[in-house]
Amino acid sequence: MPLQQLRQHGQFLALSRQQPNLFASPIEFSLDDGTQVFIRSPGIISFTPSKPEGKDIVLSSGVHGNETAPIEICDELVQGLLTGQFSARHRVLFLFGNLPAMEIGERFVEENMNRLFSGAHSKGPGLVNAERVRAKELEDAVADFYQQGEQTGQNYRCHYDLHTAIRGSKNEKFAVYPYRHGQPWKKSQLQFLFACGVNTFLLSNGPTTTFSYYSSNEFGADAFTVELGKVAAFGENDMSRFAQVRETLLALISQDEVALPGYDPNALHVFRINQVINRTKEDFRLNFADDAPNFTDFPLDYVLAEEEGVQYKVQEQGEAIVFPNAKVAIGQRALLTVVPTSL
Ligand SMILES: O=C(O)CCC(=O)N[C@@H](CCC(=O)O)C(=O)O
Ligand SMILES: [Zn+2]
Repeated sequence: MPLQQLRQHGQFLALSRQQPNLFASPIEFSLDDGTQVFIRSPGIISFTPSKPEGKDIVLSSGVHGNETAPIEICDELVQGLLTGQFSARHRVLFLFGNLPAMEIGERFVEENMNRLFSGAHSKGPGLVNAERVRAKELEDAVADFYQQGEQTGQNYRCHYDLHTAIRGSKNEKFAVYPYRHGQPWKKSQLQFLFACGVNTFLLSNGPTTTFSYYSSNEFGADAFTVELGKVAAFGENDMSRFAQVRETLLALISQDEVALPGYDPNALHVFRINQVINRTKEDFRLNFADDAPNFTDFPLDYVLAEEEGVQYKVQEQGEAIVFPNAKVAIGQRALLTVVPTSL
């Protein structure tokens, strides 16, 4: 393995995509500043500073292969760390989720990976495809990373699972706050994400099989699915739109503490998830335009979607649509509805 080359150019993601066999066995080495680098497998790399401060940070991207802006942001951070452009002050784990889906520029190859966490990968037919195997591998990587942090007495944990939305959004950058089983929603986390340029938050109303819920529920991490804009091909993102998130993530990794803006409820849009509408029949259809942006609201009783024998209607004033997708596999979430709320 040309380690020297990896340290010189930092092209971990490119090598993971083009020559995954290079990382078929785990590799460990140290950087000039004493940081230990551990490459667990293609697309999975962690950095442990010689004297780590108190955060164990997980940044994942590419759980959906065509959501490229977050992949490019994380690729750049990994490059900067490997080449010594900047140093990590905290332990940080980067996960580039679905490498084969990146190659074909698709959300997934066989199955939506972000429905396979918290053990869902091994239920039903079991580990029968690459996405199921990878979801388990990502889970194991997170579990080991957090457990190793515990051994060194560190236990503040966060996980930002970075995505982009399929369609445009009235509020371009938003985050899904996984269900917290009655624990309070943390304003400090909204402040951190606001510093990243995210001003809209969806409070979940139940457990899910997403990656962020896994880290939140099983490891007590401050975890979010973060939507940073709209899907675009590699190289076609306007990276100026991501300056705030790049800077803030860099600060999270490389500074003891991130200077946060004050909590200003007037600057934030907080919604609670009201309905999770699954496609259960072949004829499931949505009753609004294909290009209706996320957060479009509809009048009371408006029929948002229907399928044989059932209509899904607006139940509350101001109820709006998020993540509509009539083409999901049967049994999967085809639409969320959200209602404005406050913390
Ligand atoms: O735009 C869309 O329809 C989907 C974008 C996306 O991948 N969103 C995540 C959200 C996960 C969550 O609810 O925490 C997903 O659908 O997996
Ligand atoms: Zn996604």
